[in-house]
Amino acid sequence: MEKVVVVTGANSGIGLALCERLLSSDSQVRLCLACRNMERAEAARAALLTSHSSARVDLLHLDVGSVPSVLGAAEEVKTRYSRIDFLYLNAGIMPNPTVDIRAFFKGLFSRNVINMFATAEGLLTQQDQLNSDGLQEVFATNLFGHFLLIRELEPLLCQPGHTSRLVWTSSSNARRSAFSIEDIQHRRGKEPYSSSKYASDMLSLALNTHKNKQGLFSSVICPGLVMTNLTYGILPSFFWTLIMPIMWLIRIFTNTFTLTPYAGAEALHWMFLQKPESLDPRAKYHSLTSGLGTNYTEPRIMDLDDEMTEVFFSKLLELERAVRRNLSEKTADSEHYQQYINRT
Ligand SMILES: NC(=O)C1=CN([C@@H]2O[C@H](COP(=O)(O)OP(=O)(O)OC[C@H]3O[C@@H](n4cnc5c(N)ncnc54)[C@H](OP(=O)(O)O)[C@@H]3O)[C@@H](O)[C@H]2O)C=CC1
Ligand SMILES: CC(C)CCC[C@@H](C)[C@H]1CC[C@H]2C3=C(CC[C@]12C)[C@@]1(C)CCC(=O)C[C@@H]1CC3
Repeated sequence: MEKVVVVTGANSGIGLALCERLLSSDSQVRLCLACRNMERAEAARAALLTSHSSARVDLLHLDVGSVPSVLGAAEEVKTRYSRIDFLYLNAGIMPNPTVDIRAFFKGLFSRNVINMFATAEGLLTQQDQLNSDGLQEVFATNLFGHFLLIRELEPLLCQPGHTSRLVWTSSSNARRSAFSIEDIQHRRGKEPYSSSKYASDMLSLALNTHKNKQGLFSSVICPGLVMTNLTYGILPSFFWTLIMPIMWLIRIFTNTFTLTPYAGAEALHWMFLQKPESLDPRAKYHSLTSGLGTNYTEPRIMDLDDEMTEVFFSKLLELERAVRRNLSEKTADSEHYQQYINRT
């Protein structure tokens, strides 16, 4: 039977590598590339069809960082498909990253060095801004837009007698101490990326608590450190190329340097092959690569607090209501404005 698989941020990096892997392993897959840049989406589709000429690959315009775009895309999905088997919540941004060089050299000669390379703890900050919906951009893109998409697609994800799956591309950079329940959008801090990824870990757990009975199962994965547009935004690509021998060397000490999008997509692909009942909702599934270059997936228990997770979930539902209210007021305002224009 055909399996409908929707992937956000599918036009490059880990998302595109996942699509390639899915088409290689299952001929029944019907892919939907949900992307904000349609030119790049067309190019990704063409590349996929070059190696899989008979594959079904659809395109969907989705800017996950914009509420009207998410609502529009969800409407379109509802007209195209009668159910969704897998929804990969993969699109993500890390705007204006800065590496703390002093912290890097300090960490290099500390006992924490392996953890520093694996999680970037204490190394990275970002500069965030408000988007057109009045939300913090990183929170809106990495988390809230995806949450709204899930809420809108519930009729297709919670079908009686059918199991659907959500898979979040989280990160080893997700850290509880970067997240504040009083400031869920991370308006005041300097680690919006880490905060948004921790938020996705919590949301996945909450969705399992609330939706498993309706046949919807959620999981989180970590792709490791992968060379993509996101990492080329941290340090220029020529620098990464220059230090590649060192990166291969570091691989001997940490299996989290997966480096290629193909290896980074290991856990995302592995998820596709698993029965949801066999998965631990409190675990993050890591793509790992051994020193000899073997790719594999390993679960690690996340640092999650049940009470805070529930409070966070209700705050998201509250924010969803506020955002919808704001949007309908704006629509009403522009209708009044239009009527006024028509009268004059
Ligand atoms: N690379 C790494 O080391 C790691 C990456 N990750 C996560 O992996 C995921 C994929 O990133 P990666 O492949 O590395 O980086 P890329 O930049 O290659 O991919 C990110 C994808 O997300 C899309 N995207 C960004 N913003 C939006 C938006 N508003 N609406 C729709 N799509 C959007 C991009 O599209 P566009 O072309 O339009 O920009 C692109 O397709 C992200 O969630 C990232 O946080 C996690 C851990 C490590
Ligand atoms: C000599 C080099 C190996 C120096 C590289 C230092 C840092 C730039 C990197 C060390 C750990 C990396 C890391 C990420 C970005 C680059 C590092 C900070 C991520 C934050 C990228 C995005 C993620 O989601 C997790 C990664 C963790 C590790």
